[in-house]
Amino acid sequence: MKFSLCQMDIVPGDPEANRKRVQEWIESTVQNENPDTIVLPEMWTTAYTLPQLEEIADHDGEPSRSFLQQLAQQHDVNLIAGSVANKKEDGIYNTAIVIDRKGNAVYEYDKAHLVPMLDEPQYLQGGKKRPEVFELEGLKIGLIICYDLRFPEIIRPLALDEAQALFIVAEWPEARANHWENLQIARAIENQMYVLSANRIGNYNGVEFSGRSMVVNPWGDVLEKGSQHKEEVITTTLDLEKVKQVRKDVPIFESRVPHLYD
Ligand SMILES: NC(=O)CCC(=O)C(=O)O
Repeated sequence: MKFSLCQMDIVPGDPEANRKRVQEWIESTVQNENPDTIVLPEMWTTAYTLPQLEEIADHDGEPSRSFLQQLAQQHDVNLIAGSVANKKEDGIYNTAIVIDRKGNAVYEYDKAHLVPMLDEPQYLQGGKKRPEVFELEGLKIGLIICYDLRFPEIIRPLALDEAQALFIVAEWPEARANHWENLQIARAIENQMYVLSANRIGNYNGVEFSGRSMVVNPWGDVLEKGSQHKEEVITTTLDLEKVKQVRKDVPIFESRVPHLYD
C-alpha cells in the first residue's frame, strides 16, 4: 500500500478555508502521487485556536466526516484524516477520523493524553478509550495523536494486537523536535513496526511547529523525513516482510514476562 503524508500549514480558526485547502491537497496528491492512503495532521480544521473552539469545532464529527467521506469516494483513496476539534455532549475532544476509499467511516479515536504545554487540558476533554487496531486493505494499523507518542503504555497493546504500522497525526512544536524524532524511532524499535507521521509546519500564537514528518521502519531506520519549514508530501510504500523479519530476528514478543509488568 502506498501512503502520502501531508505536511501542511493550517489557517488558524478558519475551518472553511482549511477544508478548501485539504480538498486541494487531496486532489493534487492523488493526481501527482496516486497513493492508496493519504494522511493529514492534527487539528487541521482549526489549529490550536482553543478559546474559539466552542464556536468553530465540529459537532459529533460533522461537517468533517461527511466532507471527508465525499472526498475519499470521489478520489478512490483511503484517508487517515488527521484529527479535528469535535464537540460532543460533555465537551470538546480532539478526534482522529479514518475513512476508507468507499467512503465508509472506519475508525475514530479521541486523543487520550492532553498536552499541558499547549493548554489542551483547559479546553478539551481527554478520550475515555485507548486506541485500537483497525484495518485498511488488510494492513493492521494503530493511530495516535501527537502527545500520545510520549506514552508507550498505549502503544504496546497495539503491537500486541498485531499492528504492523503506527500512524501519528501531529502539531508538534519545534522547541521539542529532538523528542519528536527520537521517540518515533524508539516506538518503531521497541514495537518492531513501521511508524509514519504527518506533522504541521508554520506558526501559531508564538509556537513554531516542526514539520519533519517521518517514515521509520521496524528496525528503527529513518526512511523518510520532511523538512522543517516547507509544506510537502512524503510518499512511501511499506515492506510488510520487514515487520515479520525483524520480529523473527529479535523475538521480543516471545521474550516478554507479562507478570512482571503490572
Ligand atoms: N499537539 C501536541 O500534542 C503537542 C505535543 C508536544 O508538544 C510534546 O509532546 O512535546
